[in-house]
Amino acid sequence: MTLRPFVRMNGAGNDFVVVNALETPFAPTDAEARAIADREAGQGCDQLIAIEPSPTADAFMRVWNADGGQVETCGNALRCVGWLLLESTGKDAVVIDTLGGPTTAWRAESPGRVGSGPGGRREASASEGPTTAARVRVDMGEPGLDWTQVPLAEAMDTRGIELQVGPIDAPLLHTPGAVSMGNPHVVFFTDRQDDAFVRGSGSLVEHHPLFPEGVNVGFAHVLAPDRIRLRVWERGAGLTRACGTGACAALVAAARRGLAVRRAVIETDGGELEIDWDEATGHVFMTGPIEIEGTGMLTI
Ligand SMILES: N[C@@H](CCC[C@H](N)C(=O)O)C(=O)O
Repeated sequence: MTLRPFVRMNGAGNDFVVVNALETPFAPTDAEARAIADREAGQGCDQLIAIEPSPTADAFMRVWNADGGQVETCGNALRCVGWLLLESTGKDAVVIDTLGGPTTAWRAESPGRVGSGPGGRREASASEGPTTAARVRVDMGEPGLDWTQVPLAEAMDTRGIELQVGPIDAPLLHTPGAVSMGNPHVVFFTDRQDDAFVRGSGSLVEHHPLFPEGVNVGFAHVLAPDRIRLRVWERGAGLTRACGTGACAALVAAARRGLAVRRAVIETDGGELEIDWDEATGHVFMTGPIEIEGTGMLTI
């Protein structure tokens, strides 16, 4: 049994246990990752994150979903890890590699730190409230728009895929958008966003055979061309308060259908994310809040 220190953080309410593995390797089994993420018996989080050394970047970010499965990336965690690396290196920009590809993070304008007096920081235990709040911008790279990139099980136009859901003898045809942001997303455009609908439909679509690697399921209500209300049923984590890659995917899917402009605010349950799909580079940029909630010790 070993003890590992961790930092508890969240990005727009999507919460993480973050372990520094830059010097000491951290390799939990799926069962151990699931136990850490368990909100009853463990520390509780949507995703478990390890910051590892990288030969090509400032660090490598490894992500486990709450179900213990390792996945490619996590947008909200990239802002959190970006903030930790920006603070620890003193750099203006840091490169974070992931299984979904490399990303770059910068400080964005900050509303100031909370709970720490003017401009200061202090150490906190895991039981204390938020100690540090900041805003971080991340270059999430180019979205994957080809069906092979999402990936889908068969060739389809990802602007509106053909997805049959429901009873085998009377399935309903839906045409959500599909996008890869390093991880797979499907985005339904709907004003139905109540918990029962999102949980019921999300859990059904997450494991649909059209998505051989599973899928994160977004429900986007376009309020205006530059404002989208979004709830996401995350693959391997269920309904979370925000999904950063989901916000990027929603903006891309909406813009491709002419429902939104290329720069929009995405309203999530846990806060607002600004998403900008840059015309010149084709890259998607995400700006949003992070919070350090405290620190603690893991027993694994
Ligand atoms: N919360 C994340 C996404 C985490 C991974 C996702 N559930 C997946 O399985 O791909 C985000 O902020 O992007």
